[in-house]
Parts: sequence; structure tokens; C-alpha cells
Amino acid sequence: MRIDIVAVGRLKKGPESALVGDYLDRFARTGRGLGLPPATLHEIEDRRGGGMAAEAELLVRAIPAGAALVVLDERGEQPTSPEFAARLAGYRDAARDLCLMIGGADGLDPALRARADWQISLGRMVWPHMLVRAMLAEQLYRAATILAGSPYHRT
Ligand SMILES: C[S@@+](CC[C@H](N)C(=O)[O-])C[C@H]1O[C@@H](n2cnc3c(N)ncnc32)[C@H](O)[C@@H]1O
Repeated sequence: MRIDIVAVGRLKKGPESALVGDYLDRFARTGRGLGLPPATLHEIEDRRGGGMAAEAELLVRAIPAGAALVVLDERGEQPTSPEFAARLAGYRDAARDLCLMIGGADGLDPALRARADWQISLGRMVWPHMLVRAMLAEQLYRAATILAGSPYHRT
């Protein structure tokens, strides 16, 4: 199994990138004993400004063949953290690669959202995509702690 986070835009060094790095490190450490690989972040940028369709083309190319595509979108399902953890364990147990995708300022192309295996929302409000990276990284770490039975997730 591999886990990729494919995200639009380049995150400069700063508090958000430090937060993302910290949670991804924690996820890697906790996931190691659970058979979960570290998550790798891939940043996608359409330098030619070709619009949403051109951006979607670059995003599609970054999806590993056969991977389950989980897109982050405010209109998606709102799983609980234990539900998210159970899905993660399901992909691991099925030896299925997982590709988590975050859109840019204009969001993800509707065709891309339609082909996703799962659309998940972090709430109905729209968050800046750089913060969404940190929130997703935290949920991966939280999921690993849930699967490990550690006390980080208390409810
Ligand atoms: C600034 S938002 C784009 C909003 C855009 N208006 C749209 O229609 O999707 C950038 C990206 O952050 C992610 N995002 C923002 N808010 C979210 C939320 N509440 N739940 C899940 N993902 C979210 C999505 O991947 C989205 O494509």
C-alpha cells in the first residue's frame, strides 16, 4: 500500500507547512507499527494558467494506477474520525493504494470529483486549501492513533 496526498499549489515554508510536516511525521511514526506507510505529499501547479480542466489533467496524471481516489470537498460526506480510520484500515487490509486529493482556489473539477471513490468534507464551510492540508494530515495521524488504540482520540 502507498498513501499519496496530491494537492494544488506550492506551500512556502511557514507555520502551515510546519504543521503539515509535524502531523505527517507523527502519522509516519504511529503508522509504522500498523502496516501503514508514510503519506507522501505531491504539489501540483499549472504554471500555464490553463484553468480548471488543465489543472485536472495534471491532477489525474498524479493519481497512481489503481489507487482509491479520495477527494476533499466541502460538499462531500462527513465521516467521523473513527469512520475515516476504518476506511484507512480497509484500504490497508485490501492492499489498495490511496490517493487523497485537495483542490486549489477554484476547487476540483466536477469530473474529477465524480470519478472519486469517496468525497469527504471537513465541514460545510470552505477552508483555505493550505489549512485543509494540515487538517487532513492531522486526521491521518488521529486515524493511526485510533487504530493503535492510543488515548490521543478520546471520544
Ligand atoms: C478554497 S477551497 C475551493 C473552494 C471552491 N469554491 C470549490 O467550489 O470547491 C480549496 C480546496 O480545499 C478543500 N476544502 C476546502 N474546504 C473544505 C471542506 N470544508 N471540506 C473538505 N475539503 C475542503 C477542497 O479540496 C477544495 O478544492
